[in-house]
Amino acid sequence: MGRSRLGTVPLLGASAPEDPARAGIIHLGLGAFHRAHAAVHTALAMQAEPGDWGIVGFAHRSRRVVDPMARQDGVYSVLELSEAGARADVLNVHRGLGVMAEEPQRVIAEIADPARKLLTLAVSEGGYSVSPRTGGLDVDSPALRADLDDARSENPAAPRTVIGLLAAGLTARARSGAPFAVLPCDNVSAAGRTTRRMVTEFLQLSGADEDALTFVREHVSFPDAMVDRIVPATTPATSAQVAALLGVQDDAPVRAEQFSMWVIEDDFPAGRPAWERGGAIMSSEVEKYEQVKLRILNGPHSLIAYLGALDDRPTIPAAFAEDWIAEATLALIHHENLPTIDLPADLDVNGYIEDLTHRWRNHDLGHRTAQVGSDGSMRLPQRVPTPALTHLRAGRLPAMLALTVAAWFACVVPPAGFDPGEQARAMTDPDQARLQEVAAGTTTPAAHARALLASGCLSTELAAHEEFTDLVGALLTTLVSVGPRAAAAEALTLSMKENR
Ligand SMILES: NC(=O)c1ccc[n+]([C@@H]2O[C@H](COP(=O)([O-])OP(=O)(O)OC[C@H]3O[C@@H](n4cnc5c(N)ncnc54)[C@H](O)[C@@H]3O)[C@@H](O)[C@H]2O)c1
Ligand SMILES: O=P(O)(O)OC[C@@H](O)[C@@H](O)[C@H](O)[C@H](O)CO
Repeated sequence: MGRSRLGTVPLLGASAPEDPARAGIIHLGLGAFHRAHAAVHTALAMQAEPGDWGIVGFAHRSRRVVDPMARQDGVYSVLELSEAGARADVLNVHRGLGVMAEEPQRVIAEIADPARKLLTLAVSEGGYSVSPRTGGLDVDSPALRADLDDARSENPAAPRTVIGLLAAGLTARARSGAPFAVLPCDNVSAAGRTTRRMVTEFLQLSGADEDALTFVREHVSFPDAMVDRIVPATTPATSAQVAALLGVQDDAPVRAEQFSMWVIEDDFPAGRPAWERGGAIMSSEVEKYEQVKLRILNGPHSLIAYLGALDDRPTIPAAFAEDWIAEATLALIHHENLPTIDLPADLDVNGYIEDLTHRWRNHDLGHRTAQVGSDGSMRLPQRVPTPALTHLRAGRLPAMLALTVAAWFACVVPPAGFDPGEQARAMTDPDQARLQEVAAGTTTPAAHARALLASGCLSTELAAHEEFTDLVGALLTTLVSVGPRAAAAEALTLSMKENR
């Protein structure tokens, strides 16, 4: 694969202008999701309306994606897997590649460059440095603290965190005063406003000068966005499928479902691609769409992954094919999450849920339960506490949300003596060792759950609700002593009673 093959393979949307100086977009977090989502909508937008919207993309630490992409001149294919079959198309929009950890000064220089008009982020929840304990900047994190110390020093060397890089880059850009937009594309609620808060807090704590703070306040926008496309990790089989369809060897393909949704708040002071002509929705109701996504898709997706893994199901479709898991998931959606959402006026929510049940049954995607269940300590704080607290404050017990938490604990921080099985053991979590330590020495699953919640891993306010903590403990007890199906039945009975 490479630019020389472009005439012989189907192109997705339009190519970006060749000249890297005309690349208006910087992207941080060059994972599979960005390459199958924002990059695709951008290519489609440029097909409808040409513009200087090439992308300079940076991976976080690894060269796993950057090296093969660079060998292919930034060109790669998107393998779309749907009920209609598989198709592959080629994308040619990346005009610069790098690794944040290797070249932080280059990231800062790119952000300072007035030719770049906006920056997109797909760095996972952990990339935002939000403290699960306080909701503010995560000053408990050693990497963040190191960045703050560095920024306060006489000769700052190089930030390591995304927030540190943004703060340094925007400080440098303040010198030209060229307006800019930072557009987060992660499953983080109110991601735009959250990013603004974290960057501003970082600047204040690091003693940044008033000019930088004023510039960020007045000339940098942080639009909110809701992003939705299931993009499982690329595997060697992805390259083989692309080779079979296109007759070309691609070492950096991505695979995705057909469905794709991007709802964006329209606030770009230096301009933007005509994304609304490339399949995106520009809306003033993004926050409501985010709630729909986080509570109808992501939260229930986590529940499918944890129950499925505990039942030894390797993939989401294999898990969702189990009636009892589908029933528990739909109960979480309809009884507990949907009633807490302020729905956007233009959304057909029943259609969205109906579509979703088909998307979760997409066997060709083979989204692994271990992938969806990983990093729960960063993901569940976005997915569980707000709806759970809404019910608890109204005197109702959210049993399916409690089940989600209990199943997460059983998979990732199981009580002593309980083996959650191969699929759950494959889940990874940056907070796993700390959580194991917190619960060490507890002698019952109920005490185990109580210790974990009391550590503030989800939200301190939620942990203070004893009726919730007790229910998580009871469900964890059933999970480890009888099994996930019995725990799901117990939660379902309670959820139906509470929501009658
Ligand atoms: N894959 C999906 O289906 C999907 C759908 C919607 C949203 N998303 C969002 O996109 C994110 C990335 O998903 P992906 O499929 O591309 O995963 P991926 O593993 O392919 O890529 C993750 C990217 O984030 C970077 N990253 C992770 N932690 C970071 C940190 N602390 N600081 C800086 N960079 C960090 C990684 O280096 C990598 O570039 C998800 O976490 C989610 O928020 C993914
Ligand atoms: O990627 P994560 O772990 O944040 O979430 C797992 C899935 O729920 C998520 O990737 C969805 O597939 C995606 O959010 C769909 O738009």
